[in-house]
Amino acid sequence: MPDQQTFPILVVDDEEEILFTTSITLRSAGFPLVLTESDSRNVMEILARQEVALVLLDLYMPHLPGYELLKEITANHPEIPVIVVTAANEVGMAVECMKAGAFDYFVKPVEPPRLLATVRKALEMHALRSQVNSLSSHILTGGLDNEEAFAPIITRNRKMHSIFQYLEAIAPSNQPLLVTGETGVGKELVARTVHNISGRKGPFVAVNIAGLDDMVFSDTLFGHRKGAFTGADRQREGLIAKAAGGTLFLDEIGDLQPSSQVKLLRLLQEQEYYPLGADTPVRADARIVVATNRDLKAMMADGSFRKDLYYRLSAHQVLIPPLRDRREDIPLLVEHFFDEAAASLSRQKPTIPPELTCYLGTYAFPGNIRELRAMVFDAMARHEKGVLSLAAFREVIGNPRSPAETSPLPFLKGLREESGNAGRMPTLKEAEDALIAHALSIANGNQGIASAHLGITRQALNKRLNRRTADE
Ligand SMILES: Nc1ncnc2c1ncn2[C@@H]1O[C@H](COP(=O)(O)OP(=O)(O)OP(=O)(O)O)[C@@H](O)[C@H]1O
Repeated sequence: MPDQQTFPILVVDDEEEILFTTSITLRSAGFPLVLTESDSRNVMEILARQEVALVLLDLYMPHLPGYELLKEITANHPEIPVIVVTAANEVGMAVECMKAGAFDYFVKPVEPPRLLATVRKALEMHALRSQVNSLSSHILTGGLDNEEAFAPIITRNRKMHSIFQYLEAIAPSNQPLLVTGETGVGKELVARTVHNISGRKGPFVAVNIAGLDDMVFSDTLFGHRKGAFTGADRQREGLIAKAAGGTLFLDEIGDLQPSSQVKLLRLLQEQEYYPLGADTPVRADARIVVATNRDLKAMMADGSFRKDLYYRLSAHQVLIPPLRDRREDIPLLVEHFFDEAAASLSRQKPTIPPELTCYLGTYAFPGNIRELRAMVFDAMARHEKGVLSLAAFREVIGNPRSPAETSPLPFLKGLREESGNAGRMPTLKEAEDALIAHALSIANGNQGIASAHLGITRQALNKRLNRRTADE
């Protein structure tokens, strides 16, 4: 949320009284980091020494006039927005300042709500510019600054590594993050990692909001005052307060009821909320990260998810690919989960048969990584000694075919068409050749996986391939 500042606002004015009142206005509106400077000649040195998110600049000052300083700041620090505040209501000067790169221009006395709205916008712009810079430098170097923070997310997939770079760039932002992806792909793990590298000192608080009615949702998030409803015999702190200075992770956001959607939207817009039974609002200071395996765009289209809430939540967003689209991760994950299971059961890790990863490579994993983890833990619990048996995996996977990929019907039809005689059925040999070619193609040429798709042993596939070569 924008009230969590990363860098200070610098207020420059030769009148001490204005410096004092402006910093009080900013601090009480939730911007605690404020620097003040009454001598304009010191400003460039301050900017060289430390990062500043925004400059509020008086125009008429002795020694170095604000207009000259504005030009120096925009030339040397184009990423810092400058809001000009002046006693003179001159249209010409306002135009000159905007031409010189000012973010906005105010005439004193400035109404605090207008000034604060512009300060918020300018800070958001500064945060976005920093993210773009960080993202570009990550893309150019191809590396990560927090390699070890991502270590719990086991992967060697290229798409996942690009996702890590994006997450590292947006982690310090206070704007919401939407994490989407099928069930069990690791959305919560990603949310925790983003929190760990965000620099936020408060805790990571997670809650699954599926099935919460509006009253329970409000009470869980916002808490209540004593006597707010029958049975509220004590004041209760909500999760937003518990996550102060940290991250509040709302899982299954697609299941949020319409009335709760309005409340969450208000929280994101105003950065404040009312505990049940309270008449004064409380400021919120938790970054909101949400996750869902539902298609929020389709839900917006059918009216079951508010558009305005979607756009607020998706300031940053990431889609985690399913395990079947990153099969190269299966061997790493299998090793990792066997280590984990052996440690948790205080048993020795079994010898893993080499055909296991081939076999798992044929399965579509509708439950993704959670499903793979459960299979490994189950196999480990049943294992007695020596080489691991595949029986525990066979029970779940059964016939290792994923219907969408391996249904023979489309190419049997194709074969009839290709043969130029739509009425003739393909021969057994034509069908076998086509099935083998198709299995090899979906297995990327891996004979172990192709044989599992075909329901035969690797040796049997090899024999057939050799026979075909001899026939040709
Ligand atoms: N890349 C990974 N490396 C290691 N463990 C992982 C990885 N991805 C997920 N896991 C583990 O898989 C399990 C499921 O992950 P997680 O709960 O983060 O998924 P999810 O997408 O949030 O699921 P859901 O949609 O059901 O809430 C957890 O035990 C998690 O630690």
